[in-house]
Amino acid sequence: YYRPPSTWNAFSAAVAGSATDAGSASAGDGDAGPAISADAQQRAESQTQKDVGAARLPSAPRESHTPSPETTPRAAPSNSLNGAPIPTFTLAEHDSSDDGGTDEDTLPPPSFPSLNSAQRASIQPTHAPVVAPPKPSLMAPPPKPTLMAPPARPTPSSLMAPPPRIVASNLRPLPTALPSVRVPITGPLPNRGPLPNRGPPLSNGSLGPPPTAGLTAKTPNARGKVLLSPGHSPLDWASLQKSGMNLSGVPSLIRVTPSILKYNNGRKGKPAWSSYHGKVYNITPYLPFHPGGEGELRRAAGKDGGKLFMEVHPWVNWDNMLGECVVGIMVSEEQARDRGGSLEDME
Ligand code: HEM
Repeated sequence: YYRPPSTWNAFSAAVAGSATDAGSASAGDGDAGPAISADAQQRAESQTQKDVGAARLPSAPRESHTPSPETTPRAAPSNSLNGAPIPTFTLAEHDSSDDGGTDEDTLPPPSFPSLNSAQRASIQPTHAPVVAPPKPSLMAPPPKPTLMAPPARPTPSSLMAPPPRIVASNLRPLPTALPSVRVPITGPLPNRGPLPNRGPPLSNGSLGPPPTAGLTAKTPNARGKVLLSPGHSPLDWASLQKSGMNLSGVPSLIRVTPSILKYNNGRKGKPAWSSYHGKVYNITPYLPFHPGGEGELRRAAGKDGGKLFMEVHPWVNWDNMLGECVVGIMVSEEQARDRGGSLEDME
């Protein structure tokens, strides 16, 4: 049983006194009671010392550190860790009464990061005086835009010289009206074949002579197309054919002999007739509409143009293009003599 220390001595004396009196106390009580009580007293005192020691700071000296075989061995307090001193702190070291500090000032520093770590060293201590960051200096106001000087007025000396006056002596004589309207055709007739400079490369790798060598332009523009005068487009020709005008130049279809065809060659004011596959067409109205140029078409005037036609554009439907220009059919001189003039007479 546990008894308070104040009653312990009286209880022990009573037990000791009765030890000799075997009849007044039981054997159990008389033998065990004093022994247990003495051991319990020692333990109680030891426990009291432990409680007092636990309440002290770890660095406080202890009365005895002798390990007891009955208790868990305690580690001896040390002020160093692997040889490095462990920083200690006490609440009394920091006196916050004079600066009116807050609770934050009185609190110990956090355990992380470690006190002697570089991470903590990089952190500005909370109790360090806070230095206000320098106020950003105001930027200098932008320079006021300076107005550009007005452009200098041109002086008579800086102006370009006026163009020379046009006088009659500077002018070239005007060409005649009719040729100026026509599309100029220079050079030989085109054969629509491969261009000389488009052939296969020569053995030395070059593309051959320049395009102009030995060749003149067949058409006036760079794309090889004939520039038709305004109002002479293919659509304009189609509209003219549908207009109902007599484009053949004859009141009715006639028999055309080779001599007659040859006569109407388009020169000296005569009409330009041309035969294609036995039919004779008056190509005179079509000359300014011909996409290949008037000169090209004139090559077939007064004769059979079928061969030239097929060499250049066999895909063109000439009968449809010149349907309103039909003059008649080709007949031999003999046939014309035998059968008379008009086709109606032949039937
Ligand atoms: C009355 C008969 C003829 C008609 C209706 C006719 C009609 C045409 C047409 C529609 C074109 C444009 C073809 C295209 O762009 O694809 C053309 C182009 C041309 N024609 Fe004729 N043609 C005739 C006779 C001839 C003759 C007899 C020659 C030559 C002797 C000739 C030489 C050309 C040439 C060089 C072109 C230019 C081709 C080009 O621009 O690439 N045409 N012709």
